Amino acid sequence: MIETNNLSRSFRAPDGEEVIAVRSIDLCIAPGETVAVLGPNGAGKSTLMRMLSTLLPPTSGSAKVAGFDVVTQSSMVRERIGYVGQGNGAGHTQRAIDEVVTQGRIYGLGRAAARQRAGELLAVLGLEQLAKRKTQAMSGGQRRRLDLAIGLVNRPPLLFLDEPTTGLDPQNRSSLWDHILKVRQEAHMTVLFSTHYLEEADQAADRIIVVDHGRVIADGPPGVLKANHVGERVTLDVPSTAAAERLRLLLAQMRGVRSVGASGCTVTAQVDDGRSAIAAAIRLAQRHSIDVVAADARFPTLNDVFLELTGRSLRDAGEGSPEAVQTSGQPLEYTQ
Ligand SMILES: Nc1ncnc2c1ncn2[C@@H]1O[C@H](COP(=O)(O)OP(=O)(O)OP(=O)(O)O)[C@@H](O)[C@H]1O
Repeated sequence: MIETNNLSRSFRAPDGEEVIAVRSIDLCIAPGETVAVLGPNGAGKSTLMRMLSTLLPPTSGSAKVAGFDVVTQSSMVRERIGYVGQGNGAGHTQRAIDEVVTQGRIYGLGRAAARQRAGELLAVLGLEQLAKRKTQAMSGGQRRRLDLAIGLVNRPPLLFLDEPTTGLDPQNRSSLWDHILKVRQEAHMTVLFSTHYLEEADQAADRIIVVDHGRVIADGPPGVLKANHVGERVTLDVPSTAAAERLRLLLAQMRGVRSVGASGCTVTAQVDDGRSAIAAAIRLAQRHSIDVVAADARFPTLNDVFLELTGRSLRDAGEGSPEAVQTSGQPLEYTQ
């Protein structure tokens, strides 16, 4: 469905400096996949999606979308894609139904067909009751659903969603995803979306592409990324720093341990399989007369994958805020 070859895009900044937003990306996305593009601010996610949806020409390299070249056959591509940008309903001034009808007419539907399609989409997206409401009088979540309706008018086999849930509260994020996943399943669509919420990517995507500094630095199903880049983590507390150091040396020799470190009275090991490693580690400690006062196995999150891949610490921007308490989908913010 999407194939890119050395796809690149640079910009000339106002000070004359060249900004390389996307660097030589080679991608292959099969029909039916739901793929999340993750990365910090400025990583190149939007630029990549805008090139694939023909909104921005590449500086070099090429891309085929739905079998057509994004530059030389852009109109064929546009007929086959839906694109929901970061606009959050901006620019809509008409009533909800009229916005969708207008889009249908742009795609060449007759008046009656456009009205019928608009009615169907508003119903599917739970906006039926708001059909006659002007978009300015709709909530953020409702406007995002309207954006989605507009993006789906032409029954696209491929849907691009650029940060579809940014700015929504957790409840609206979850509701929007329910709608996206429902239409994806019913229409057997391929979906490529970017997000700053790791949990969304974890739950909705079959595959995750991590972009940093314009390059793809990891690509795979969420479970595979976690297993390959982080592994599971076992933490053991012992009574003294001397005991922790002894245990660290023992664990370093244990099968299935990828790396191990000690800090104070705590020993932490990255392992292939946390469940079996925790039992084996406790037995090993007992054989060497080291008391284990507490033990814990932790499964990796996409947060851990980011830390491992970028080497940068990741800070939850909303830490302590009500939103951070209500959801574990955390906005990303990097600190060097
Ligand atoms: N029109 C432009 N002119 C100059 N630089 C640009 C332009 N568009 C993007 N860039 C630069 O290209 C880089 C990638 O930007 P892009 O918007 O693709 O990142 P992103 O990963 O989508 O970021 P965000 O998560 O903040 O939306 C950034 O350094 C950005 O400043």
